[in-house]
Amino acid sequence: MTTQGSKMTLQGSDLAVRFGRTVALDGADVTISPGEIVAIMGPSGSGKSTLLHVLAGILRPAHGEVRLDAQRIDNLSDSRRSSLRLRSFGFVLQFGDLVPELSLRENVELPLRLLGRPRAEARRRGAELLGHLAVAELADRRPGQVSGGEAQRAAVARALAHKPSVIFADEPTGALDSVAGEVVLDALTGLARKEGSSVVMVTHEARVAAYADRTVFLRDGRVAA
Ligand SMILES: Nc1ncnc2c1ncn2[C@@H]1O[C@H](COP(=O)(O)OP(=O)(O)OP(=O)(O)O)[C@@H](O)[C@H]1O
Repeated sequence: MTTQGSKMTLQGSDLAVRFGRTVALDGADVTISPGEIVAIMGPSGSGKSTLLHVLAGILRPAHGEVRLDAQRIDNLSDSRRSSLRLRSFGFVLQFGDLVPELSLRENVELPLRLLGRPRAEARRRGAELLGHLAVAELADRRPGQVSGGEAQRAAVARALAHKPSVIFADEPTGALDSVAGEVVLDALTGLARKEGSSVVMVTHEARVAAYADRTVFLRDGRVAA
């Protein structure tokens, strides 16, 4: 059983995924050490998002395995994978994906509330993170009432709320201009480093990959040497 807040090694070995006749992953290997920030780059269609989805337990590989420390996670039941994702992982996607009906504050508190943490603790942590991300004054607005960059900063706060072992980011700044993108990347990588979360970040931009400790290049579903 994984423990919330503890930091773990995430390892994908010999991963293969097909969509019909399309080979999306073809024997990909990747290891993310605790606290490491890794960018995944490669041509369009090389399998970057597919690799992220497999590592995050969203998609089951046809072959190979994914381990979080000693625990194999790719072959867990759907409900156990969902619960592991909630506990151990955080997500920042290209277009936020905040819940539109909830305020930024409620969005950030949501992972903690879903994990059954006390309301007061969720409030404290949410306020702390929204403050770090300089969107505290917007806490009571809904995502549709703030800019794309502000919403993305709240999405970073939400991803960090429960101190996950790994944060997955798929083109986290793809919808932002370069200044807003830098603010989001500074916040994401700065806070992840401070709190010891690993980050796996898919990007096609070298300036985004520059925030990572290491870049993994994919080509035709495999990690290039
Ligand atoms: N749900 C799906 N159904 C069918 N084919 C898919 C699906 N998802 C991905 N593919 C195919 O698998 C291959 C890898 O896709 P993937 O999205 O992982 O690439 P990517 O490197 O992230 O691309 P991009 O940089 O364009 O986002 C592509 O050929 C894509 O068309």
